[in-house]
Amino acid sequence: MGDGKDNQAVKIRVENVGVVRGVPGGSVVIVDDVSFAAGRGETTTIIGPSGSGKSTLIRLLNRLDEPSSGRIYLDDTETGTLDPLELRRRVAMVLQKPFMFPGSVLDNLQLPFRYRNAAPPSADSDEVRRAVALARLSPDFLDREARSLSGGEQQRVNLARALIGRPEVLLLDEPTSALDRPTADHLAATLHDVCRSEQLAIVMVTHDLRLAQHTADHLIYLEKGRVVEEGGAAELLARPQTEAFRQFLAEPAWEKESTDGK
Ligand SMILES: Nc1ncnc2c1ncn2[C@@H]1O[C@H](COP(=O)(O)OP(=O)(O)OP(=O)(O)O)[C@@H](O)[C@H]1O
Repeated sequence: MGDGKDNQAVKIRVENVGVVRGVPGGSVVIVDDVSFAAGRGETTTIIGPSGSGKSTLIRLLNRLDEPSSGRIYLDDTETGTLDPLELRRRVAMVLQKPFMFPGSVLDNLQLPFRYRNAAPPSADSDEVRRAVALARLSPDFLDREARSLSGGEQQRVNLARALIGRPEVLLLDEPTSALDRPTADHLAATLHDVCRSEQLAIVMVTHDLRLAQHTADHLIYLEKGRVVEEGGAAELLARPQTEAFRQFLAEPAWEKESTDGK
């Protein structure tokens, strides 16, 4: 497959995926023949200009959107053949803005179990302790009203809620965009550790250069729905191969977002 990953290491494989959507007077290509593989224990980071199809692409991975063409495999199973709820347990997602349901942090962590009609774990269960520890959230938070927490704390509850079902893949769409710089850096360190310790395949969309620098193993640069550059993050960030990517990295907007909140 040309990306140097053996089959054992690959968790998600995207093959020649396209997304075409109808618009008044015709159709628009949003994702154009994209292929990549995301490995266990590594972070695949998707970057690119606004409107390049990043969110659409990541949403295909747990079927929040459906591709118009191509195939996506989780291990060797085509995701289209899996029950969407089961797929979303295995491929969990953390959104840009933390969404807290009314109630305590513990209530929020129990929700995924209630959705599946499974017995919710108690505050002192191994599941809750593990998820809270992985998200670096103090157990003292479990009784707190979730909506009263700060943005950074809520994002950690979001992460714990995604991790409590022991997903194999974690999708993150702009996870730091609502956070200040120190909080974003702290989350980046947490994600880096969780990815390694749990051998999770992380796929992330971000505008945050520092987050990409600190967490990305594998980088995909997208423009107009197409992969323009792909490879090891450190190498690509140090030595962009195309003028398009060089210019993107030099853009003031990218620089600005990477230093906001300092
Ligand atoms: N269902 C749809 N119908 C028509 N156009 C769509 C649809 N969904 C997305 N688009 C368009 O496709 C393009 C890509 O959208 P997408 O949100 O995936 O981009 P993005 O790279 O994540 O952008 P941003 O960085 O601004 O969040 C945009 O121009 C968007 O308006």
